[in-house]
Amino acid sequence: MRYISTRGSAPSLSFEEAMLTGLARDGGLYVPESVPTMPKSEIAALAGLSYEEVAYRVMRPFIGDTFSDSEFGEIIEKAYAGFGHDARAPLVQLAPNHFLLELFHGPTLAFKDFAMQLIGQMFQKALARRGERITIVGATSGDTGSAAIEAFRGLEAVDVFVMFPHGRVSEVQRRQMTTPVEGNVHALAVHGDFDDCQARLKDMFNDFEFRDGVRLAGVNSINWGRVLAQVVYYFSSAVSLGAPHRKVSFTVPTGNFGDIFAGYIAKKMGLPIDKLVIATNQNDILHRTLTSGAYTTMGVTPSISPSMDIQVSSNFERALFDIYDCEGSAVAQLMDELKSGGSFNVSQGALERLRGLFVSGRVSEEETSAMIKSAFKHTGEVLCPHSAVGVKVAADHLGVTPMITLATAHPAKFPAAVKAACGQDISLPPRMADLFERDERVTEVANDLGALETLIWERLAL
Ligand SMILES: Cc1ncc(COP(=O)(O)O)c(C=O)c1O
Ligand SMILES: N[C@@H](CCOP(=O)(O)O)C(=O)O
Repeated sequence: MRYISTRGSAPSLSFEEAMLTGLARDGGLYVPESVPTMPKSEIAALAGLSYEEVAYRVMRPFIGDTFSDSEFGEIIEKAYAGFGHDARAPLVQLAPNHFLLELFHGPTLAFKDFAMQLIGQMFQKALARRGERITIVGATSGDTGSAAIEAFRGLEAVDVFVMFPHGRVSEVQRRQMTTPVEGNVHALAVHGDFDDCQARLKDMFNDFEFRDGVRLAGVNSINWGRVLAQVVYYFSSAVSLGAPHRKVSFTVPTGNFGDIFAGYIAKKMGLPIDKLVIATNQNDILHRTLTSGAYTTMGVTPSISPSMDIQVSSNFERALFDIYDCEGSAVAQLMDELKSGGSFNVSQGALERLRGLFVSGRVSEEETSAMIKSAFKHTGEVLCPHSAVGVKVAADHLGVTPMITLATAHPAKFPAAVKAACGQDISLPPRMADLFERDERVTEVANDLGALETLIWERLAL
């Protein structure tokens, strides 16, 4: 299995190299050269298996010889051992044909743990074998950062820097990033929005002197390993509702497009998915693109679902690559237009293909709050604002096919929005109960590449 860049002019890499490399050197994202398919009989055989066994069977073909069978099995066992639910990703029924996939039982209470715990184990194994140390820099709108810190804190071979938008994450999210005591963890509050943080991260990857000097690695969904790990719960949930003998649909609260792209990969692998529904908050660039064909950035507006406050949706590039028949030069041109002018238009043919693969909906702030209130009233389920965006959009797409909406974070991460919407006080799990008493350690930084790189160099020199 080789991995190629969406921009077509970086060398192809093995799984291990792609995982440790992060962004391709031509600025693109790595994708598998071809997606392995799972025959119907193999999908049917997943029924009744543990989450870990499903994970092994779904991901094994993508890993090549990076890990032996037994190493990979051990990595998966360790990755999910700390989850607070035996099923790892349990399904809860909301309505006769509508199910919620609870992805928030990991150590930091968001779906990011599914991938981050796994790549944490994979990085450790690969780095120990190579005798290398790396510097991870991540950009976060709230959840990736804490999940990355949790997966890598205290490791000898890794320093982890997390850039988050100053004042634009919830207090619980911020404290999850600023209170770990380990010296290899560095929380950076950037004066900008998430798009700025992600843009500076990509700038760092494109500054080869810095990249090679600090041995930069990425754990955002830039990293293919992140997307791959998220493919698994599409299989586990669909099979528990009768796939491959019956189709299912998914609605995914979407920002950086990594999670729904994982669903798209599951479908390419052979999982019978009917609809893949993109649910956006008021930062609705993906919904607008599907509606008009114009991908036009308009600046991020803060919302009560802050983790989805994103306008430059990194993994959309991976979808474009497929839609443009894997022509890296076409994708590179669109991305150049985006960088220079803040927008690009997809061709009519590409738009039709996109619309054949995804449908979309947008939810306002008021609708998000109303959804939290009504879900609590009618089902007793307390939704986080991101999950509420998903449930609201899903409601427009219910039919005979079972719909699974991804619940991407625990409501306790967003207590103010949840309390305001449905009056409920949701407490943090006991292991985090003292989060508000812990000391915070954070550095404010300008949205400036030079300032960020200098800070990272200085910290590494200590
Ligand atoms: C809670 C939550 N929901 C949804 C999303 C959107 O997921 P993605 O960026 O993969 O589209 C994020 C951020 O990634 C998130 O943290
Ligand atoms: N919502 C994310 C944004 C980063 O997404 P990623 O999947 O690329 O890591 C967050 O919570 O940080």
